[in-house]
Amino acid sequence: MKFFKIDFQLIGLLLINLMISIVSILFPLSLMKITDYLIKGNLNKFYYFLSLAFVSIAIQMTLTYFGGKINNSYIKNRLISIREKIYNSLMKSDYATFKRKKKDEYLSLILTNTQLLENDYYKSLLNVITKAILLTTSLITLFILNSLITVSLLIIFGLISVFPLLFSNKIVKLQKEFISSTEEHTRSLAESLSGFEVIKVNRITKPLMEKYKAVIEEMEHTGMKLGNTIILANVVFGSSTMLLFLLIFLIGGYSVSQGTLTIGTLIATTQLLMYVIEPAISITQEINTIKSSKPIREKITEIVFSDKEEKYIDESFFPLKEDVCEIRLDKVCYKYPGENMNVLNNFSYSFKKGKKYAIIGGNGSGKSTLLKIIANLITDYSGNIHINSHDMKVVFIENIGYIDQYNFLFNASILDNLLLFNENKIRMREVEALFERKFFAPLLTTHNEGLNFIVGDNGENLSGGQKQKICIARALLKNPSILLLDEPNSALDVESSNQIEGILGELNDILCIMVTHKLDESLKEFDEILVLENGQLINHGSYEKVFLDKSLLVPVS
Ligand SMILES: Nc1ncnc2c1ncn2[C@@H]1O[C@H](COP(=O)(O)OP(=O)(O)OP(=O)(O)O)[C@@H](O)[C@H]1O
Repeated sequence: MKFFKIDFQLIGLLLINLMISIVSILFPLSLMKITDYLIKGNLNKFYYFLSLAFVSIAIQMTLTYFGGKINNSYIKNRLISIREKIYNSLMKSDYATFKRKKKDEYLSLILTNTQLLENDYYKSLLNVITKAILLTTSLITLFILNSLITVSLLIIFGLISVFPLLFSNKIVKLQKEFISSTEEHTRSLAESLSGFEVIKVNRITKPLMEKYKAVIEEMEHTGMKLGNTIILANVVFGSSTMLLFLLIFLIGGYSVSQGTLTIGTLIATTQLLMYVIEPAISITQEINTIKSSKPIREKITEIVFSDKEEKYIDESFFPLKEDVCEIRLDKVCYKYPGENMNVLNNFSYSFKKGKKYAIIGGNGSGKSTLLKIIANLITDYSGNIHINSHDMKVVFIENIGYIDQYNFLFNASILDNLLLFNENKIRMREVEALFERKFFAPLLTTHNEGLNFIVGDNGENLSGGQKQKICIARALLKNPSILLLDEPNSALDVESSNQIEGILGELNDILCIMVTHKLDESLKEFDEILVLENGQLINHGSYEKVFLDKSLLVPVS
């Protein structure tokens, strides 16, 4: 990941800073001439150099203004690019990679750490460049004016610049601690917001407030420790540089007393010394700050770079254009990263077009994992899966309908949630047709705005069943050739729940797989029932075959 990019803006910035430095140096040189001509009584030259001093101030101010604008624009562009890259790497990562990463890390990186990057890296780095140009041009001028002072300055300065190095390791270590405390802060805040209902109902506001206080205290305390160490490093270096200034001034004063230096030259030398010492202090301070941002840059590089080696579902797979006739799983095994136990164990089965399958089994038996594998969300399984004759490691099904257990909705209108922000006349007619059905119709009358009703953050303005119905409608509107449903009736009322099988029954010619806990006669609507236990297919067949033992069934209410 390139944080620093050499582009036209940066080159423009370098040129402007070079001009600012040259114009800045004109000022002490004018002072030198003003003083010397005033002492000599040459008023013509005195006024000439006085005007030059004024002009140099005016040009310097103008250039500084435009330089500042380019500076801000460069930082803005870099931050846009970095935030975009982090977001893209998050969005492009496949499901397994996404699950391995911590969401809080991403949130913290995009929200907090890029802000730190702006202040501690970009602003500091550009400041170093600006100051380095001023320092170099001033040193050259100083050398021309007085080589003895310049050489003494360089030697002593070289010696005292060792001080800041003593602090750099500690600063980097503290910055790492600070980053992890900001991540913990983001995590804690996000958890409190999503668990608000649980917190309220269980009356755990007080312990959570105490926990949150501890988290922010830790974060602020680490931040303060970091700030204090940077200040200490700066004070040690700053004070030693001021002593250096005093020493050089004494050498200059001695030279004036010996008649080897004019007062004007001493004034110009003093001013130029300020142009050398102030940037030198700034550069050292900024270098410490830049070093403190290293852990953030490493973290961003790790995320953005390491993801490049991961499979991106959009880029490594090609879309299957033909209809799905068969999905064949052969000895498929899967265990979640970091886990020892297989969640799926040698699962072999062939799902066929035009048939409806129900998957049943106890909690944790691997039903949802199986659907995620078929949906190509989980790709790091072992064994083989073929869609028609294609290996599923290289193709993905474009027109797939997948309803997971979480019924996620975007904070947008019902319509946008249904059509996934792709509204057009044909699709509108499909929506209208679908919403004439008894199952979906009540969704339109519940709120005055109908399809334009904004559902809120993850559909919080809707009931659980309404959210589930929108997710079912969204999947159906894709006209899928394969439909995967993970407990689509878990939030539905009895009447709606009993309508699901009817809706699926009308979907001819597609492959439909539904995970369900509804063990009643509605299962008769399915061609095949698969029974999972500890990730293994222990039974499959028609309703009559699987439920030979009728005691397994729950009576239809
Ligand atoms: N991201 C994950 N990391 C580690 N283990 C996981 C993960 N997701 C699920 N599991 C584990 O995998 C096993 C199977 O989970 P899965 O969700 O597939 O079961 P299920 O049959 O759908 O259960 P349920 O009927 O309760 O929804 C469980 O033991 C679960 O704890």
